[in-house]
Amino acid sequence: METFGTRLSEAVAARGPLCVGIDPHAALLTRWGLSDDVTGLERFARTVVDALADRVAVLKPQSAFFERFGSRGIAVLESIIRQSREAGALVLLDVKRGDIGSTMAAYASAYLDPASPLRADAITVSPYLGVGSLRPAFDAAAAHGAGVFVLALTSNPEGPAVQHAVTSGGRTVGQTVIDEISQLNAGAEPLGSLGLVVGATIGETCHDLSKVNGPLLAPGLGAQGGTPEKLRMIFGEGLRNVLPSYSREVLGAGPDQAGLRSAAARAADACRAVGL
Ligand SMILES: O=C(O)c1cc(=O)[nH]c(=O)n1[C@@H]1O[C@H](COP(=O)(O)O)[C@@H](O)[C@H]1O
Repeated sequence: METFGTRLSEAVAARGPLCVGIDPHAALLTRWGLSDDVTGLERFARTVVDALADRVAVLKPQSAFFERFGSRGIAVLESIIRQSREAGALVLLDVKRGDIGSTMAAYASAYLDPASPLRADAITVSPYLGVGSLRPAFDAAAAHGAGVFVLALTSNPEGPAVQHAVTSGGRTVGQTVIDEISQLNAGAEPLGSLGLVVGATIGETCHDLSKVNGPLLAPGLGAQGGTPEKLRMIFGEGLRNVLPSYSREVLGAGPDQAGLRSAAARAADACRAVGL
């Protein structure tokens, strides 16, 4: 079985590194002329998948916007995950889960086990119960050829108060997360299956991302003010493994499928221009 790191490397080689988020905000549904209900949600999500799943490496549905509509929203999420994967995109389900180990094991089987209806290629997780509490997700990912992206330095302004705090070992919380994931990815070829999330808005920090040997998801581009030009300063040598991630910047170009495709192509071009 191919690892997620291998599958991602192949997808990036074939399609480029762009990740597009599927975030059906109420405001976007309205802007697209859709109703703010499960019918609008489904139309929105299917339009994005129809437009982009055959061309971008990664689609990242944000679970919250589907959960908003209860079981029918989740059914739409299940269906668009399947459709995206069938069209060749890898699906990174943005759920930011994090819990004690035994509960984490249940989340891991919900999202990463091929037998689950919500099975994705990878998920986002939160390490604030301790990176070790995520072990069941790492084990499930290894068993099923899936990936796990751990929040390290997030794009929101509240993040640094926690992530830049210095631990008793003298490193920041963020660097501790980075180092623990780097250790777990050590030696993996062509790329480890454990990723980190590092916001494109964080500016210059003293964090070292050069040894991660795994994918680095960079959300915060576009709507939150992050620009491709800043990525080299943030990621340094890690730039080669960055997946630039856009949601509203691309989604705002819908509902026209050609508009969505051109917006994604423009985002990809802007990232290519800075060496991605
Ligand atoms: O894990 C994420 O994707 C994520 C991490 C982070 O630090 N910041 C961040 O914005 N995100 C997600 O990325 C998406 C950003 O959307 P836009 O600001 O519209 O591009 C949302 O779904 C966020 O939940």
